[in-house]
Amino acid sequence: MTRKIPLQSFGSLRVKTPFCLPGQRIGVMGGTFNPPHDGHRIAAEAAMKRLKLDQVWWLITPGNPLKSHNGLSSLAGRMDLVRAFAHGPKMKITGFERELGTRYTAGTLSFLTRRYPAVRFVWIMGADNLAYFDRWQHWRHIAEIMPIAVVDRPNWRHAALSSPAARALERYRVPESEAASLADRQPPAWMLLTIRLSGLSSTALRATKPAELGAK
Ligand SMILES: Nc1ncnc2c1ncn2[C@@H]1O[C@H](COP(=O)(O)OP(=O)(O)OP(=O)(O)O)[C@@H](O)[C@H]1O
Ligand SMILES: O=C(O)c1ccc[n+]([C@@H]2O[C@H](COP(=O)([O-])O)[C@@H](O)[C@H]2O)c1
Repeated sequence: MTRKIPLQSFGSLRVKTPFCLPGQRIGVMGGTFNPPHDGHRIAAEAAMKRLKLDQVWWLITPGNPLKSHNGLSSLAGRMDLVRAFAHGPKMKITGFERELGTRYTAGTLSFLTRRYPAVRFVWIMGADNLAYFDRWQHWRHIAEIMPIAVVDRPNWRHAALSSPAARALERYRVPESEAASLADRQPPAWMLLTIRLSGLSSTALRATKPAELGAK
C-alpha cells in the first residue's frame, strides 16, 4: 500500500530534471558531495554496472536535513565540483530538490515516481545512511516508493545490517545475486551491494584541503 505525500506546495510542474525515457532504469544517488570523492564514483559506477542502469543521477541536496550546514559550500559550487568529477554520458548531475522545495527524500522520490511512472528508479545510498535510516522523514514510506541499493562502506556494514531500519525491512531484502533485477522489482525491495571499498569521506577531505574547497 503506497501512501501519497501531497505535492501541491512544491510547484512541481516547473521542476527540471535530467532527460529520461519510459522503461529506463535510473539510479538516484542523493548526496551532499561537499566535496565529491572517489568513494562516490566507485558507488555510482558499481550501481550502474551491477543494477544494469541506463543512468545515474547525482542528486545534490540543498542540505541534508540531519546534518549541520556550517561550512556547507553553495549548491551551485557543489554541482560544479560534481560535474567536473562524474564523467560519462550516463552520469547526470542535478539539484532539482531546490526547485522542488524539499530537502526530504520522501517528497523527492514521490515526485519522481509520479512524474515518470514508467521509469524504473532505484534509490542509492551508502551503508552509513542505512544505519540511521530510521531517523529520516517517512523512512518506511521511502522504502515503499522505489527499490533501494545500499552500497557497502568501510566499517558500516555491521551497523547498517543490524540497524532498526534493516531489521524492520529484513523480509524485503533481495540477494545480491539478483542485482540485475532490483530496478524491476515492486518496492519494498532492497539489497546491500558489495562493492570495492573506499575509505574516503568528504569530512576527511574538508579537514585536509579546506583552502581548495572555498566554503561559502
Ligand atoms: N566511501 C564511500 N563508500 C560508499 N558510499 C559512500 C562513500 N562516501 C559516501 N558514500 C555515500 O554517498 C552518498 C553521498 O555521500 P556524502 O556526500 O554525504 O559523502 P560523505 O563522504 O559521507 O560526506 P561527509 O563525510 O561530509 O558526511 C551517501 O549515500 C553516502 O552514504
Ligand atoms: O529525508 C530525510 O529525512 C533525509 C535524511 C538524511 C539524508 N537524506 C538524504 O540522503 C542523501 C545522502 O545524504 P548525505 O548527506 O549522506 O550525502 C541526500 O539526498 C539527503 O538529502 C534525507
